Amino acid sequence: MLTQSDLAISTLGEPQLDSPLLFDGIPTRFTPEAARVLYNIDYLEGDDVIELGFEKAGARKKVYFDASKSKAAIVTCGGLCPGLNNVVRNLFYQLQTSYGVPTVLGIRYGYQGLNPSQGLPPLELTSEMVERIHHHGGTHLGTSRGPQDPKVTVDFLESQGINMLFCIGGDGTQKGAHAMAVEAQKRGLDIAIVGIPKTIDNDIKYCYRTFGFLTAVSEAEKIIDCAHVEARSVPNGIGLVKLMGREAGFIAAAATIASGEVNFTLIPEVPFELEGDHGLLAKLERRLAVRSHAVIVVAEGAGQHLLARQGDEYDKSGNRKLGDIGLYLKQEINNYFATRGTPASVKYLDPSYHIRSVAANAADSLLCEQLARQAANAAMAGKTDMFVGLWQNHTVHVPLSISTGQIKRIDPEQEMWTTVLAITGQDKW
Ligand SMILES: Nc1ncnc2c1ncn2[C@@H]1O[C@H](COP(=O)(O)OP(=O)(O)OP(=O)(O)O)[C@@H](O)[C@H]1O
Ligand SMILES: O=P(O)(O)OC[C@H]1O[C@](O)(CO)[C@@H](O)[C@@H]1O
Ligand SMILES: [Mg+2]
Repeated sequence: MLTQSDLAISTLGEPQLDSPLLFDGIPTRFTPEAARVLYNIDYLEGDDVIELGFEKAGARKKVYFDASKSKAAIVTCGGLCPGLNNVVRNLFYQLQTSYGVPTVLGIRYGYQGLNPSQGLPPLELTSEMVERIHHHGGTHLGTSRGPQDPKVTVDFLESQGINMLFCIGGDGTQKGAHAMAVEAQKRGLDIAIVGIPKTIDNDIKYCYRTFGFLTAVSEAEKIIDCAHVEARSVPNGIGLVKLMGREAGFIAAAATIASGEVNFTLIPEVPFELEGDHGLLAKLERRLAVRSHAVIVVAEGAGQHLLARQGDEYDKSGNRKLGDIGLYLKQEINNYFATRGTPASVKYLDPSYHIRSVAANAADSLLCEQLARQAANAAMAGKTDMFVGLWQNHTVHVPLSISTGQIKRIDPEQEMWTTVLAITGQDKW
């Protein structure tokens, strides 16, 4: 159970300088330091409202850093995600054009670029460099997986005179950011480390929606619609689509709801069986008997218990490598119908990286702008060891210590999954 003190944000010191944020003489609407966004906004009439709240993001009237003497750096880590370039661009403009920070560095290839032994010196960003990057997918700074020693990376920040570091990435990146913030605090350094959560998987705890998620869902929806067309075009056609989602099935569930054409959705949070009367194969057979076609969406982390595995393998960042549930299902479904003498045709679509390497759609571009602007505001106010997240449709400050090391997953009792069950008609597993 969270308490208000768990939600307190670390600061480097008392902000005492007047904010340079003035546009054409109109003072920005500053957000008071005491502003909060309620953790729970729904309540029963008559009940006491619990006043637990996240610190509200926004420009502060007093700032901690003298912008004109500051040096900021931006790093993008982990897998690609639509909107990475938007965040870099918006951070650059908020820091340089709005606050007047003279130097904004782009760290190359993720945390590797913070380790001088890797020979990847930072780029000094300019308006010409960033002005068009939001039209492109990927990250112009480059990304990587794999750990770097926080002692080495903090040495680098110190040696370069960087006083604000923006870490754009998923759970691993935020863990890395926390490790650096702890190291910097231990040394008493005036360095603000602020995260911006990124992942198409939408699995960051205490962040309602991460940027890139909706773009990935709309790309996934197009693929599902293609699978549906394929399935309907042949007798007993089965469109099988595998989507990303290592630990959480948000992309699969949201694309299912958006498409409305899916009959079975399989996610990591809800174990399913193949065999038996309630297994996928028997349910699929019943569906084909009635409608002669079916669409299945499987998240890559689903059904891992069904795969024969030699032992766990991990990527450079320590993420578990998954068995290919899509190919496995394709084989099992083909075998099942061949044994029964029922002609069926599985069309397997694995869009994989296609859904995350595209440019951000409008909804994500808007979110990226908000998150980047508020991250710059937070760092200028001397806040550190936190990320800017979206909560109850407001941008808020979330301490890294409460979010990292946890994964946000679909709760099968909640509306998202019950909606999937209603739309697919697949019944509970
Ligand atoms: N505990 C940690 N301490 C320091 N660095 C870490 C830690 N955990 C992860 N990192 C580093 O953070 C970077 C990004 O992590 P990772 O590759 O897991 O991607 P991610 O940020 O979780 O994004 P994705 O959503 O694509 O998985 C990597 O360089 C990784 O080594
Ligand atoms: O192949 P890569 O680049 O390591 O990334 C794959 C993973 O990255 C993500 O896109 C984001 O975490 C996952 O959905 C996927 O499992
Ligand atoms: Mg991760």
